[in-house]
Amino acid sequence: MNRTIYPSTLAGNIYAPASKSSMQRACAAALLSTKKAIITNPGHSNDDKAAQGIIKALGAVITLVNDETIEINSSFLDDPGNIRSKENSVNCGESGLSIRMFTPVVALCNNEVTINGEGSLVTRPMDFFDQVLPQLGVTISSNSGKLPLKVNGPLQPKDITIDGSLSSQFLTGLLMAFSVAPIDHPVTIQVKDLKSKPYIDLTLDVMQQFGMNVPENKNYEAFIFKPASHPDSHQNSDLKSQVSNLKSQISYTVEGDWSGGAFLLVAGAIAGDIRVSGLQQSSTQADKKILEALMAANAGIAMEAKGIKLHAAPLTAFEFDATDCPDLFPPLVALAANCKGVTTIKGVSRLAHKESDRGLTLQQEFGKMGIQVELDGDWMHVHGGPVKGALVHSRHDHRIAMACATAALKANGPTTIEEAQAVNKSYPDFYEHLKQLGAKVTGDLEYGAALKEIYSDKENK
Ligand SMILES: O=C(O)C1=C[C@@H](OP(=O)(O)O)[C@@H](O)[C@H](O)C1
Ligand SMILES: C=C(OP(=O)(O)O)C(=O)O
Repeated sequence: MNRTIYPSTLAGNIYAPASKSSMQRACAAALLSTKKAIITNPGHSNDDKAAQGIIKALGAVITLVNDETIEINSSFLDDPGNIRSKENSVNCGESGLSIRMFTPVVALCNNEVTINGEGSLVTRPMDFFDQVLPQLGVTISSNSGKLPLKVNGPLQPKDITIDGSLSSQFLTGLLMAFSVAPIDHPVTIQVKDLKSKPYIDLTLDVMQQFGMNVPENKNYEAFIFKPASHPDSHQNSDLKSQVSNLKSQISYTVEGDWSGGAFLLVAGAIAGDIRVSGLQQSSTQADKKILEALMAANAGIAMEAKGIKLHAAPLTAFEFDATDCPDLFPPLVALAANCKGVTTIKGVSRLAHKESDRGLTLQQEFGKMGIQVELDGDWMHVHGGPVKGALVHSRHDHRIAMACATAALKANGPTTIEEAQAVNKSYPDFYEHLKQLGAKVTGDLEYGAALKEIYSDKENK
């Protein structure tokens, strides 16, 4: 599917989509809870669907309550001594978070389960599990550190030391699994060189909201679990059933997505006057840091009770460290392309194993739009525009498609994005939202045809 984005001026109000990081964690926590979970604002991205598919395979029942709410009932922990997966395989779609968060959860089961995925996920590294899960009593085999994985538990929490430098997502999975596995003495996960730390804050926040056993966080270097006394713990199942009968429901609202929202905010800063609603400033989401970048670029931004207002204003190059918020690179490049001067962004080494090798794909696709992106070790230097309309490719990476589409709003001609449906991974309504803000977006139009259309528009004037 192609999408063509024309130079546009934006106006109006838009709600940020649901955060897939928040939604997928809520699915895991709901699976691991003995209580009924009422989830408001559930996402409908492909990654959200993958998480829902996984918890169904593990025994959860998901019911649609109304347009804005689902209910999740789980029997996963009914008999903690004998947890079996309902299915003997789970499919994580293309979601890195889902596979890395749910693999330790699946490993709680005492039967063999095959864990698979699709698209870019099959080439992303999972060898962490080959090293760590056997230390926890889990038998695992993988395809040389890649999918498919076969795991056979049950996982038994033990003191371990892990490397957090590749991804925080593995730790998120261990935290979820350790939280519900039986322990009779304190157990510590030591973490070396943890990256993407705010994502761990989000994990702990969701665990807290679902009443799970939350470990003590010792400066992101150690996470200490104590035998739990809360009602979802396995430590005291009599108490558990008594209390859960009394209080058998958890309500959780999926947060607005600062990662997808970052594209809307940048779109407003380069082509606005818009307001973006639904982004909580109290959120622990890493990508809330986009606000700092917008301010550093002198964007026309105002925080209001109803949302964040943005208007187009002259933008200047800025410096930014995205090591702990790597998903901000694509919207930051779209922003920097519209800034005067050379913007420097740190953290490129965090991009190699995303849906694409994002440092390179940003360099290549923005290069087609006339934007010079230099890669210099862990640093990226983005030379400000003018941005040229061009034929670009999503490279099957949702954030590359959205970055090109955002920059295209201020290009000197139309931009056609090939394989534009990549956005479905995190933000299926992205093009529709741009249209609602007044952008001209057409579908399945060939680049040449789009150019002709612009051309004949000019001739007609
Ligand atoms: O936990 C999460 O929800 C995520 C963590 C980050 O990954 P890393 O920890 O690998 O940086 C981020 O890039 C990803 O899109 C979502
Ligand atoms: C890298 C991403 O997600 P995941 O790792 O969960 O696939 C992303 O959303 O940009």
